[in-house]
Amino acid sequence: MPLWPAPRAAGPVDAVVALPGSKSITNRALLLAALADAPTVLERPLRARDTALMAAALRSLGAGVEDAGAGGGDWRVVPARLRGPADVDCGLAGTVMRFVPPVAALAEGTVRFDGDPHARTRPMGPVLRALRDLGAEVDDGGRGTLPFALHGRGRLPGGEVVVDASASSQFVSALLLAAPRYDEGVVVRHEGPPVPSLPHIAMTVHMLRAAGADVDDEGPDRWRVAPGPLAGGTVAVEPDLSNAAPFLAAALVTGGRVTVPGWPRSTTQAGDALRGLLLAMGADVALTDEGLTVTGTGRVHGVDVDLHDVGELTPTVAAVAALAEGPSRLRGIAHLRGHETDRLAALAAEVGRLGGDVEETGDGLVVRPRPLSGGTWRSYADHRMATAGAVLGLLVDGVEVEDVGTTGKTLPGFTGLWARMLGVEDRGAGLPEGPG
Ligand SMILES: O=C(O)C1=C[C@@H](OP(=O)(O)O)[C@@H](O)[C@H](O)C1
Ligand SMILES: C=C(OP(=O)(O)O)C(=O)O
Repeated sequence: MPLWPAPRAAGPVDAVVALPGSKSITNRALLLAALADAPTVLERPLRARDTALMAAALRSLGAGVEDAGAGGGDWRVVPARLRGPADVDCGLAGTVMRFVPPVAALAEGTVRFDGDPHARTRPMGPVLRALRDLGAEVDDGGRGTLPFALHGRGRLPGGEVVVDASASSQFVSALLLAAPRYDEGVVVRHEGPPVPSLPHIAMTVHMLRAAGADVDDEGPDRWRVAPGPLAGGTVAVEPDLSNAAPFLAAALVTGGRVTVPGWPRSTTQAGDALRGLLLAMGADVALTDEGLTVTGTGRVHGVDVDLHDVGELTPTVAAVAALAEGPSRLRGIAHLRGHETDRLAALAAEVGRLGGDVEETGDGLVVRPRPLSGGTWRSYADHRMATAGAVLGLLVDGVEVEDVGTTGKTLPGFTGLWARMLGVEDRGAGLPEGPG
């Protein structure tokens, strides 16, 4: 497995870092566009492994997804009658493995799903059970995980369904996104411990409404989507705010300054919580017409925070916490055990390997900063583990990140962006990008 020598910061960073589009918005927009009545143009979509997999999945079901725009970076989606047989590669993308089956249930014919080895361990059962309850024929050998197949009949009755979404908000989003096309729409009720990542469900509701769907999200743990058409048009994709995390963290831990242009004033992206988190950890934070500017103050505070709503920020927050002046407690993130890897175990193991002290708790991590030294930082095919290693490497000599190309899941060209921020040569340029 190739190693990437994470560059040390020679001093405070001072950079403007333009980031590509949001994974979560791009994959929702692609899917809604494929179910619409007319073509849609996605402006500045994320072009990365997760979104390429979503595009390929929708193409395999009959939709057109073509390059568009002046530089060819936009996407034009042309809806079509959905049909199998098809094979969908989910890679390691939660948004593909959870969001596409409810679309495949509308296709005529058999659609088979599989993914990377670790994808077969990610929780999936509640979506498959719910689809059965809504009238779909699902063949998963009783496993409740990938691989599985759906045998579609070209339509789905829909109706009311109860789901335990405590393992992933994506279970709810999945059932809502295709629901306007079900005969009766859908009512989803959650029963179980609290649903994580609620901003992502708000994003689903917001994007459904923007496409013309009638959505009721008034009740706690209850969502209703009425049957009806979805409109085409143009969707402008915001920059990926969660992927801003390691860059903004670099400003904090080096006492420097990083601006991310195009930061929306109002958004449903979970990454917007970085403003409050980095402020609590010692940064100055300013949202202006130029974008979001984070400035380090020379102090890095430990924090006691509940990251239940914004779990995908955890690897960066844990890396900053390991470099802080005092201990941190990160709570509400038991569900991270079902992410790209068991992120709680991975962070404890990898910070520990560098000499740090990260303890797993029932629902999170306790980080006690200690002097760190260089070593190999394993990524576990997790893009956010790889970028967390890069943050530590800013202040710790000799951190070598294994399989940095795994950042291509949501952020192709990561090492180039990182090197440019630091004003150093890109030593990741020749390394493979994609599944490790
Ligand atoms: O719907 C989405 O786009 C996402 C929902 C969240 O998943 P979980 O609810 O499984 O944490 C988030 O962590 C993931 O990165 C993207
Ligand atoms: C949890 C994540 O991804 P996925 O969409 O694969 O669930 C993530 O990007 O942090």
